[in-house]
Amino acid sequence: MPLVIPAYAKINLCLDVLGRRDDGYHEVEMVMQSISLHDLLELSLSEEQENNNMGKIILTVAGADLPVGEENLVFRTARILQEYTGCRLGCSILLHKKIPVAAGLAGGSADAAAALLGLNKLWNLDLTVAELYALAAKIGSDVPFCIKGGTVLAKGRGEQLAFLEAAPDMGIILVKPAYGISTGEVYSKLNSAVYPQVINTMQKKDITNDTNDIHNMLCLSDLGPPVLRMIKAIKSRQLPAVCKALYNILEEPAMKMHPNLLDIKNILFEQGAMGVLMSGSGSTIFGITPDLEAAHLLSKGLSPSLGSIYAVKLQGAREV
Ligand SMILES: C[C@@](CO)(OP(=O)(O)O)[C@H](O)COP(=O)(O)OP(=O)(O)OC[C@H]1O[C@@H](n2ccc(N)nc2=O)[C@H](O)[C@@H]1O
Ligand SMILES: Nc1ncnc2c1ncn2[C@@H]1O[C@H](COP(=O)(O)OP(=O)(O)O)[C@@H](O)[C@H]1O
Repeated sequence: MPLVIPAYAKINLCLDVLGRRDDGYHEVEMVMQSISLHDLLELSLSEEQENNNMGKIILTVAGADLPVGEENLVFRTARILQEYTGCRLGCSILLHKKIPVAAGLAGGSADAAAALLGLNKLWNLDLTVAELYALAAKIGSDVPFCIKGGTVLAKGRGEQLAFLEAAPDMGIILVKPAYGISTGEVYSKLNSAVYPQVINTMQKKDITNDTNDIHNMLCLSDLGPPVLRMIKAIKSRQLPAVCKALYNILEEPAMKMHPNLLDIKNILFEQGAMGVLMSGSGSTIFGITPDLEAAHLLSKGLSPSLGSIYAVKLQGAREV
């Protein structure tokens, strides 16, 4: 029997950029939220070997046209785990893709996190949660969040996490236009005049994801107004307050690249969404409804010409 691990997509309820960093990334403050839309990874042991006696990594993808070698984050994760642990076992992974690609929903990152969790079990690696987080951060900025998911404050380049209380229940409607957007391109189009100072990452305290640091980050740090507003709104458990606090600084550059994103936003508002925002670097626009049923209802009023449409609910954090 293969080991089956779900890989949940995310939306960003709030995404603020504080500055440019000297390592090519941007310093961010985000409130991230897992949603029920997910890929599935089916993992089994493989006896096959490479020429160098390393176990072969065999990846098959169903549901999307994605590479199955080093360019796929799942393959790369398996290779990184072999290198880090010296494990010589191989694996066969079947990735069922449901999360649209280059959509701002962290599909690749979710798959990488699921591969980390799955291979840790399949290969009996006994890696600690701290080791999993450190490896996740090497693979991509959003991968650490995808390990547990839930409702999370993320800082740094996205890898420093503080777990928040669950967001109030809501339905989510996702509209993913036919085109995807490159994350790097949207960040590069942010107006650099707004961020004249480059942040020296060597001087930054290296915050790990252990509970004490997470506590410190929430209590002590001076969070910017957009994430503070969202955290307060979540605490109030009032959905209208959450909708009012939705914020994504990447919307403007993404909408300059693709003006029809604004049309989608307006259509979702017209159809009765309580709040609407672009997720991450796009291209998905999400709308908030009181519950899943209302999201399904709203989806019926949307033209399929807008793109792929999904009605989903929130997903809580998983036990790791
Ligand atoms: C925008 C966000 C919001 O959650 O998500 P997506 O829209 O991609 O899902 C993230 O910041 C994306 O995280 P992720 O997709 O893991 O990015 P990475 O692979 O680490 O980086 C891709 C590229 O994006 C840019 N990048 C990424 C993160 C960051 N904090 N600053 C950046 O400038 C860099 O140019 C980097 O080369
Ligand atoms: N397992 C994977 N699933 C999706 N995309 C992947 C995967 N592995 C590598 N990629 C590449 O990662 C890029 C970003 O994809 P994705 O993670 O879906 O988007 P986003 O960063 O917008 O959330 C795509 O160009 C895609 O080719």
